[in-house]
Amino acid sequence: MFMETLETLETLETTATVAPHIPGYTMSRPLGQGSSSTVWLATRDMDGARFAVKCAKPGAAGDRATAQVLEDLSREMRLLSDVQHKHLIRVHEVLHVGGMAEGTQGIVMDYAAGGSLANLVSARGKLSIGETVTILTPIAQALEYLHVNGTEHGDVSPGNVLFTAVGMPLLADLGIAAQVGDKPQNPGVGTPGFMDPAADESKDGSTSRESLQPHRDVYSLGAVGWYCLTGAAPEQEQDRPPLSLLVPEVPKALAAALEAALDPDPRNRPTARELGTAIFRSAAPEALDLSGAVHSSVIPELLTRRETLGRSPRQTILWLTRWRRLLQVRRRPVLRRSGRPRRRHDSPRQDRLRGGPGGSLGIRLVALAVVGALVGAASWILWQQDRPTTAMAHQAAMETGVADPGQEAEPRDLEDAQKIKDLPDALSETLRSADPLVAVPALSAVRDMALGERRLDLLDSVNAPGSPAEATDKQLSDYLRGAGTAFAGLRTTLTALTVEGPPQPDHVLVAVTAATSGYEERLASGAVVRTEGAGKPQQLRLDLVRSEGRWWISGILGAVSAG
Ligand SMILES: Nc1ncnc2c1ncn2[C@@H]1O[C@H](COP(=O)(O)OP(=O)(O)OP(=O)(O)O)[C@@H](O)[C@H]1O
Repeated sequence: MFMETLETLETLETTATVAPHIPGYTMSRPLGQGSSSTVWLATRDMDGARFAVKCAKPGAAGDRATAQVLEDLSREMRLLSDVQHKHLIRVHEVLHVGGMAEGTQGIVMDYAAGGSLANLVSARGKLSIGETVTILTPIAQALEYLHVNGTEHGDVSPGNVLFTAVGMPLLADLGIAAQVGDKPQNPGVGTPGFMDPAADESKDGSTSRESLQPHRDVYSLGAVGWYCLTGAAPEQEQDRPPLSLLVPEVPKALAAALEAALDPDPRNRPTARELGTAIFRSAAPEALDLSGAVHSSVIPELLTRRETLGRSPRQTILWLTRWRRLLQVRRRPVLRRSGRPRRRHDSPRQDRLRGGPGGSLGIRLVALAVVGALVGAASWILWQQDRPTTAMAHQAAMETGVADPGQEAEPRDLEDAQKIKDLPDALSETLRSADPLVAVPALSAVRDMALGERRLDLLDSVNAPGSPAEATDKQLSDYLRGAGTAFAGLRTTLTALTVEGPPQPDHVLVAVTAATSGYEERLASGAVVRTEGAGKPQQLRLDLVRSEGRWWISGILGAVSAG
């Protein structure tokens, strides 16, 4: 359930109850409230790390007794401790909370700085098709994970879809989730507009495995998708116009997937996995623009924003300048759809993921001009990209079957294996290291080689396919191809490599200090067209995904202090 809107988000601070006291933490501001709890931003005194602390709202539980609210909280804690998925909010501890009702507990969990989907839509209205794909795909994956592990979420709704500062979606609030063998939880509790209308009919009170109804979550996710695209929850089937009437630009496959999820007959609905797959394949994911939808104090740490396509060059420059100032890192504009030649193994679906097989000539010229203008900057800075949020969707493509592994994995695998084999032995070995701190310098060295020797196809062995890093390097390689030049002598030195946050088996953030050497931009004849001095060291974070038995770069983010 969600109660706060963007307007109320900023005013929550003045209206929320007195901040709770938790030894070892300093409470900052309320982040949001549900029917039964208030969630506070808290800073851990020991190390300055920030968390969200969910505290029961005594006396404000409506028709649910406070005891029930507390039971839900401890239940949520137990459930969250049992599950681990990169798109599920992680819980750290449960603590006694003072300053409120006696005996109240607080769940200390990951802080989602990007706020909730409810806030986002309330601030911006309906979202784009690509943003919707970016949000729904990982949430479908989280649901699939829960369902496979015998858990039903029970309240998939806009208030429970949260975002990290880089716009990665996280599913929150397992307060009313049900597990195999549980008695049905809080019948009738959920978020109006997002609850499966068929649920009441199918409740039989049994406590067997059959009492789990994952199709209810599927309905809710379909409703959340509808909400993203239209700005409102779907009506009941008989009162609902087809999605394509409300959103004429919606791809047929996306409309069909969401409408199937909303089918009144649960037996006709896809599973969470099928729904995620269909959504992911329906359109290219796009970064979320969270900038207008978060508390003002959070804006400087956001790493998501709208793409530059569609803005005039002047608007783009002004806008980029503003963002550079905010982020205090040097960035380059991302111009999508820049006419990348097809890879041999590219499928039409990959074309769709990349936004189509080619952009207009105008866009390509602008892209080239911008790259040309920026090419004097150190290449690691050029590598920084602006759309980190799609990393998880690309990762989904490679890892979880949301993509079509049967169609893509094998040819890519073979081609990559061949390219790696052609590298010096030591390099190809370290490239395959399971340790991301070993693999990163190798990836960087291969990239230097690609740019320095104009072996541009090597970039395919560095960047995850379809990732923001690939899109950005593609502009650089297009420039080098067009100019017929290479960055001779380019060397990137990486120091202070550390893994940031808890590493996942298939996803990790590596913080590095990167400095580029001076280099000469040379034509194939050896003629030097430009000389570039050494770059200043830059603090970066590399977003890595693991696939095909090794690490790939999905995105380069500016350094942002975590926690
Ligand atoms: N980890 C978090 N980081 C940032 N904000 C959060 C976090 N968890 C919750 N919030 C904010 O607090 C709001 C309420 O949280 P939540 O839905 O978990 O409360 P609730 O009392 O369980 O709600 P209800 O019982 O009505 O479903 C969310 O919509 C969101 O805006």
